Amino acid sequence: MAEPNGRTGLNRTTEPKLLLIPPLETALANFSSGPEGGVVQPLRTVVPVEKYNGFLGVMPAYSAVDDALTTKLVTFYENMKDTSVPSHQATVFLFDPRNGTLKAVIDGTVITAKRTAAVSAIATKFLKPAVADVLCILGAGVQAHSHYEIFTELFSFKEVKIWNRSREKAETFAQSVKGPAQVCSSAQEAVTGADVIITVTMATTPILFGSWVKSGAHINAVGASRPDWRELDDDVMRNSVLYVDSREAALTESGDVILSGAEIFAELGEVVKGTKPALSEKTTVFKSLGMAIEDTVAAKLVFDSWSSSN
Ligand SMILES: NC(=O)C1=CN([C@@H]2O[C@H](COP(=O)(O)OP(=O)(O)OC[C@H]3O[C@@H](n4cnc5c(N)ncnc54)[C@H](O)[C@@H]3O)[C@@H](O)[C@H]2O)C=CC1
Ligand SMILES: O=C([O-])C1=[NH+]CCC1
Repeated sequence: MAEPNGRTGLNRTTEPKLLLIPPLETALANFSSGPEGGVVQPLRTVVPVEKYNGFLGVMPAYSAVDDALTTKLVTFYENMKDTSVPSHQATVFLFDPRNGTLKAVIDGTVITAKRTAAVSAIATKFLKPAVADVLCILGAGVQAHSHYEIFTELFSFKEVKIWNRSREKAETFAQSVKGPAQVCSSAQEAVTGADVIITVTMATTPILFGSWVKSGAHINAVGASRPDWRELDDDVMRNSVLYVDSREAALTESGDVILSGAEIFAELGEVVKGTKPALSEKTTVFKSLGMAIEDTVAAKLVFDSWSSSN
């Protein structure tokens, strides 16, 4: 559990995939502490590029505790014809907060993949049922890979089931990961019996239906970051306990939250701080939209480790 302005209770780890977890827990807790947490993070600006089904997101943040100032620029494009280009591309600019000097320009695509998966892992640590044997991943892109990596490192699932809109991509995924993954022919088959579910698709209409979800399961809803996009149906949204990264962002950007009218129970940072309970015996949804402060602490970690080795 993290104190605002303090360290998390997790041990610092040397496992590279897990290094992000303690600073992210602290950042989530600080973000949810209001002004005394020292996080300044306006709602991101998103510029639609309608002609090409694309978006440019501008994500600035400052963390007083870390004394770190960044902005990420991220583009994300739907239905791309050219599959050699990733659907999400990002760059993080790290500034010296004392004078505004640009200190580093860091690839943000890997940071986005890793920090998003690490935040889902934090939510899962708190919200998964006591017995969690089966993991289900819907989607087989960049985020599916980063989530698979950290979830199989951190938790002990007996089975990982994966579904993707095109089966071929799910099969490529299953062959490329370092561990087992069972390809399913339908999303329903993948979801049935799963204790933890991750949705990481570019879907704009629901791909996960409440009637399929095992009672008590935990869902990390990572895609659908536009107010008119959905990954989850009304049933699962309304009949689960809903956690979000940021209330303000969820009520502005998340189609799953806005269109279902589901009530937000808590921010993940409030759970990390211990001011809101983790109702892990209930069916839970963590609606992740991605926060600039996550990029700030991840970029600082990258920069500090690069500086100390040079
Ligand atoms: N919450 C957060 O912090 C972040 C969320 N995201 C979101 O996570 C999701 C996955 O991102 P990436 O893995 O980078 O994308 P990706 O393009 O690498 O993978 C997307 C996957 O979704 C599948 N897909 C595409 N359209 C679909 C549809 N209509 N229905 C079902 N499946 C469909 C594709 O086959 C592919 O496997 C996106 O929605 C993205 O915006 C991405 C970064 C951060
Ligand atoms: O946090 C992030 O970088 C993003 N969230 C949705 C698309 C990109």
